[in-house]
Amino acid sequence: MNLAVLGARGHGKVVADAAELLGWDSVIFFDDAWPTLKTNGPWVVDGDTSTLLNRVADFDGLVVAIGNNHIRAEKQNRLSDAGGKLVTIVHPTAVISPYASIGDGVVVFGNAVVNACAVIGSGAIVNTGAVVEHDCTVGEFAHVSPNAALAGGVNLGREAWVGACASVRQLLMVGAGAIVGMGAVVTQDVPPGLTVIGSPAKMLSR
Ligand SMILES: CC(=O)SCCNC(=O)CCNC(=O)[C@H](O)C(C)(C)COP(=O)(O)OP(=O)(O)OC[C@H]1O[C@@H](n2cnc3c(N)ncnc32)[C@H](O)[C@@H]1OP(=O)(O)O
Repeated sequence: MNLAVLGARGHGKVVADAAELLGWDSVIFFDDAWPTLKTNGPWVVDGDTSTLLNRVADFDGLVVAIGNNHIRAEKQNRLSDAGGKLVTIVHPTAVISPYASIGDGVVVFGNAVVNACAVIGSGAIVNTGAVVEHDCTVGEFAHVSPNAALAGGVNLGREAWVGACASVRQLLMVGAGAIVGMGAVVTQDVPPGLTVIGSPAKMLSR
């Protein structure tokens, strides 16, 4: 079983590490910095996005490991349109309720928890130690960073990003493309596209 990972940076290393623990025999990276970039830690970088688009049939699974939510969405959609088989990578120590739903291309890292009736949209990231409580919806290509917590029934919009160690009160909505800064405590809905920080979280004024 061979896996192609698009995006040869730190996030990709964690994806590759989890994939090997899950039993993938071979993990090959692709990155637009190739051919300058030839390795990613112990793994080989074997081409760029165009190379991979021409070779999707060579792989049993593909995953995009790019932290930027918008770029990840664009790359994943291109691979899918080219007929690539997107897979999910769920670290063996993650706890996923059998009543949760996990979309294509999702990665869930070590010690994360996804509880009953949560829905994780295609291409989303549930990072190390993050908690997605019961009945949450994590939008497509959203990112819940390390140790962040979404309380029950939170609705995280498409391409939204919840920073490390942030927490979101139950039943709130974080709009599409919104950013919750690391450590923030979100006590009200966050409108689409807005960045909030602090406790209680307020709009970041620049
Ligand atoms: C495995 C991984 O690494 S996954 C990735 C995990 N990474 C994260 O969670 C990071 C999330 N990102 C953040 O929290 C960022 O700081 C953001 C998005 C909130 C803001 O980033 P930028 O727009 O670049 O803002 P910038 O860094 O210029 O900061 C603007 C101001 O807000 C302050 N600020 C930035 N982030 C925060 C925060 N999380 N909490 C409180 N204050 C903050 C800064 O100190 C600065 O204050 P000043 O104007 O008084 O100097």
